Amino acid sequence: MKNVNDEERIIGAESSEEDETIELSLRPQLLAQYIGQDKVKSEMKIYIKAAKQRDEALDHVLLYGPPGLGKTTLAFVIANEMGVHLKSTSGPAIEKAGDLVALLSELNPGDVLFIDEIHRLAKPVEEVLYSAMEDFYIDIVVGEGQTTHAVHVPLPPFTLIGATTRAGQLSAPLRDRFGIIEHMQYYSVEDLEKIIQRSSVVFSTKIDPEAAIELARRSRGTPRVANRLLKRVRDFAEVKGEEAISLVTTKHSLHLLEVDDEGLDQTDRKLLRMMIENYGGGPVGIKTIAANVGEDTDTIEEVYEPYLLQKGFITRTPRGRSVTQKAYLQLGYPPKDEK
Ligand SMILES: Nc1ncnc2c1ncn2[C@@H]1O[C@H](COP(=O)(O)OP(=O)(O)OP(=O)(O)O)[C@@H](O)[C@H]1O
Ligand SMILES: [Mg+2]
Repeated sequence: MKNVNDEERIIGAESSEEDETIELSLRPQLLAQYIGQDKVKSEMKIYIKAAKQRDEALDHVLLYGPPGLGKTTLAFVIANEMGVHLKSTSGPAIEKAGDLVALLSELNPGDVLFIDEIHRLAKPVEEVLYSAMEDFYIDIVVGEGQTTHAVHVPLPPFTLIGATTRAGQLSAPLRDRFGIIEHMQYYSVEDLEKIIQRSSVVFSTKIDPEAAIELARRSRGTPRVANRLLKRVRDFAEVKGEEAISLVTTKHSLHLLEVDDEGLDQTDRKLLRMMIENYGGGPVGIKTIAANVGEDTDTIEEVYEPYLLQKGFITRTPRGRSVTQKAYLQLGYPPKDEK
């Protein structure tokens, strides 16, 4: 994503290239190995079973929720469980309707087309997708000038899995064509602890259970953050010559990384401080917040705000965002004057 500070931002939920190399081994392959998201999992299990029994393509699936919660991972798991191939692309990568036609014509019956960031599809591409999703055909216009004519191209039945951090930005006609819509939730500490234990096996490192819990608590409910913090903490433990990552080392390294006991990082704190010091705790409009912390509004809305809202550090009001008492105390300010 378009976050310039991403490299330095240890808890940034966006993926980087370094991540991608071990992604494959970190990613669970089957629903049974996919930790947490119990509601999503149990629903998907039924839909997958039913589709397989009918020997049909699975209905189109829309996965939405903040970055790093495992949408891409789940898309691959779904394809695996269906026993079909998955073709992966992203909204901005499909520039023309023709690109979409090329992608769709490569699919075998029942295959999955995964479109990440589906809210960023170009309008003409999106319009072609409607008939493809609904009735498995596309009408394309070929030729130039006098020889222009429409061609009706039938498609194999396929499953579109769309992922987005912004369900609200999808147009209604597109959203309505998804039979299955799943909202990914932040993970519990218990689930993140399991993910951390699993990842430490992938990394061939040992981690003390208390250290795993501490990491889980500070991972913003996000597996990608958990894995990233685990890697950094492992570096500290290895340099110290620890056989297993200890709680002391975990706390020490997270302190150096400036991740606090609620999983807030420098940018979160900067944002809250700015709202407290410059705007008396709010309400402050999203654009003002973004300008003050040097991020774009999308990043604030997709990455920072959902976690701060969920943890009760800010609230949303019609006039903007307000900082809560909890945030004042977390940042060491005297209690807020309740007006
Ligand atoms: N349920 C899970 N169990 C174990 N590991 C998980 C789980 N969900 C996600 N992960 C791990 O978390 C990381 C991020 O997952 P993934 O890339 O699927 O997130 P995403 O929701 O697609 O994020 P984005 O919105 O940024 O594309 C991966 O390393 C993946 O292995
Ligand atoms: Mg993804």
